[in-house]
Amino acid sequence: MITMDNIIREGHPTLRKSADSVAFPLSAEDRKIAAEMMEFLSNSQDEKIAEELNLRAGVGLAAPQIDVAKRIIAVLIPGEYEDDPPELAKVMFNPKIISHSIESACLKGGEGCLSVDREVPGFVVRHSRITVSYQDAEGVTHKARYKGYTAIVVQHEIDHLNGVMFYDHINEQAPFAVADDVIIIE
Ligand SMILES: O=CN(O)C[C@@H](CC1CCCC1)C(=O)N1NCCC[C@H]1C(=O)Nc1ccccn1
Ligand code: NI
Repeated sequence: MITMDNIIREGHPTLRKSADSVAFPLSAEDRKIAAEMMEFLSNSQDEKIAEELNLRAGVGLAAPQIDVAKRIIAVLIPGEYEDDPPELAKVMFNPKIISHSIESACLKGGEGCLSVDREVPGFVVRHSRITVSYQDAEGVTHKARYKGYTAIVVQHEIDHLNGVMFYDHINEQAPFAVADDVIIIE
């Protein structure tokens, strides 16, 4: 099972590597890694388990964050209300942004990262809508479109596969300066 001890922190070289594509059919190990990544997100969002295991709640995780330089991401975005089904619960292998909006967006509160043990204030400007191609655990290729908060999360995770950290996108001179056409997501 993945706990915070398995999550590497900034300064660890794997966070700056470009991760390798995953081969299909999946090895038993890669299948296990994917399942454990999703289990971590689910545990981290369960108050009792998170408290028990001292987990920081997360909505996404990329394999490089557990020192596995492979192109695997897990996303678990809760629904709007407590008992709603998740907005998105998915493991993507070899995800790739194949098209995106011209329009940009950022989270009003900026971003954080489970691999970054500090606050880094500033707007992280990303595409407001993306089309992602990815393979599922059976190797079947899918295309999916995301917008809003979900699009931001998926972009944050795919960045990790390319060795990019959220603060690489922050304008150091003016962290909260954004063009007037950038959508600010509450
Ligand atoms: O690469 C992946 N990561 O680094 C985990 C990150 C991913 C998100 C950060 C911004 C977009 C994607 C993550 O989830 N967080 N960042 C640090 C602490 C907070 C936590 C978070 O936003 N938690 C959360 C939010 C809503 C509901 C439940 N939990
Ligand atoms: Ni992160």
